[in-house]
Amino acid sequence: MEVLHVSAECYPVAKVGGLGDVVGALPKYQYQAGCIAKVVIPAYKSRFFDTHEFDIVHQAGMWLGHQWFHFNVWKEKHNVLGFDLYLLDIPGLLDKEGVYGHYNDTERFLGFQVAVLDWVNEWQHRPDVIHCHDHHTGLIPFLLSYGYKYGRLRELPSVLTIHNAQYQGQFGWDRQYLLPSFDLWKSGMLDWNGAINPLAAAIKCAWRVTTVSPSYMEELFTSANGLEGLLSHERAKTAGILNGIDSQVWDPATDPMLPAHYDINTFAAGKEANKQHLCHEFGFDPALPLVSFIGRLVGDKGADLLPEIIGRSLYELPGRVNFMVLGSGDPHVEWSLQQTRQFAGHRFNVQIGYNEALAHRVYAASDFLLMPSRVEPCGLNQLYALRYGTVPIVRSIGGLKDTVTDIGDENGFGIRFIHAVGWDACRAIGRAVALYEDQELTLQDIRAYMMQLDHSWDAAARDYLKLYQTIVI
Ligand SMILES: Nc1ncnc2c1ncn2[C@@H]1O[C@H](COP(=O)(O)OP(=O)(O)O[C@H]2O[C@H](CO)[C@@H](O)[C@H](O)[C@H]2O)[C@@H](O)[C@H]1O
Repeated sequence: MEVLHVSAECYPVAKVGGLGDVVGALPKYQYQAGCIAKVVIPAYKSRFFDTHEFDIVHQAGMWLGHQWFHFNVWKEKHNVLGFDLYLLDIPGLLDKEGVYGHYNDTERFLGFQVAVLDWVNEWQHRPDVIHCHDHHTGLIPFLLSYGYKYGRLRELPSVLTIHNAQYQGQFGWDRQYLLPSFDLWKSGMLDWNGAINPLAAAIKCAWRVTTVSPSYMEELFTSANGLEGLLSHERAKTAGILNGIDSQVWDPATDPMLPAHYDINTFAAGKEANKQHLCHEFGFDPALPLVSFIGRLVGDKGADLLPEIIGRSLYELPGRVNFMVLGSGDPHVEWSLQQTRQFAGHRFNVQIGYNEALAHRVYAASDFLLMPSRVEPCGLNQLYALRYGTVPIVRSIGGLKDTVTDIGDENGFGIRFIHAVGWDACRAIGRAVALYEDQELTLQDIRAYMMQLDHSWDAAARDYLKLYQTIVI
């Protein structure tokens, strides 16, 4: 079995969020399960590209609308990531720093998809499956079926994984000229609500559609940012496969970013040492429970609720809890958090920005990890928290529901709340503080229990292989 993953992100080359983590780990586990897994992402300007050795394996040119672009495909020489990594370099289009947020993102990802298909079209053999991730690669299943120049690839099965259906990559029909010519009778396959919608097109054209947890799959049939009807219609080809984590990268016993290492037998002392270190750095009292949030500061993650949750908890639980936030996103949320910091003194600290090493240290040092998400397709943060002995406090939604059991239930190890509103999250934090203060022994038992849970990619890698087998001709 040979699969080609096409994605906008892949850790550690380019990561903005969870998509990068998944595409950096799943192929490695697929490789270990006996599948030839290849990954192609855009060659952004990155440290990884500059500091690793690559060979050019393909050079060609293509039209994107009226503009001609030259492109190169680079292959990483030493298989350092545990799978075959290809970077697609389009000088003048993709060779910029940063993954998203450029004025011409539509053209950039369109150019990427066309170049990937032009390249695959030239292979001596065909991969068995092409696996697309999110809307940035959503036009590929359509072009495989109806693009005139890809006739040779017509029978190539495609899989779409939806990591977040809120983002769909729509653009107007006035930019149809950017696409390579296709069977115009099939234009309807591209359309959703009068625009070209890459995510909708992929849901219509991919042979299988998956998302990253079973509960989120169910939620999508009733709430998918306008695509719920389409997903219900295509229900027969959908599946929810729960994400895993790369347990080699995320291992508190070996994590090079941590000041102190620990495992299931030494977590009490190990977590304490990490907490002392972080509390010293950010001015917290290490005797108090530390509740942290890590992530994109956007509405889907409930980040706009954080100032209220933190302010109210500090008022209701005076001198009994510390809060730490690491993230970036909506400027208004960033500003509100900075404001909250003004009056919260040394009980709250916020770091605006993206900092991978600090994120690892926060997972290890915190007692609790807060996720008040409005939408959470899977969520990786709670899985990292479990691995690092940090109790997740999560809203009962999507993948959070599938991975966190409340301490009130049998074998429970987390704290769940129902509503994405300040008071409900504060009540959950109250339960967390009570757990920390009154039942120190129980907290240690809970930590020991959750650290032994297996959330590695092994099971999901096998599930994806089974799914591929259903469509490989
Ligand atoms: N400021 C910061 N500094 C350092 N690290 C930061 C950071 N902000 C975020 N991160 C890291 O980025 C990752 C975020 O993972 P999520 O699962 O929350 O991703 P996201 O919502 O982007 O992805 C979508 O795709 C993933 C993968 O399928 C789904 O789990 C998820 O529900 C869905 O919304 C974690 O590794 C986290 O530590």
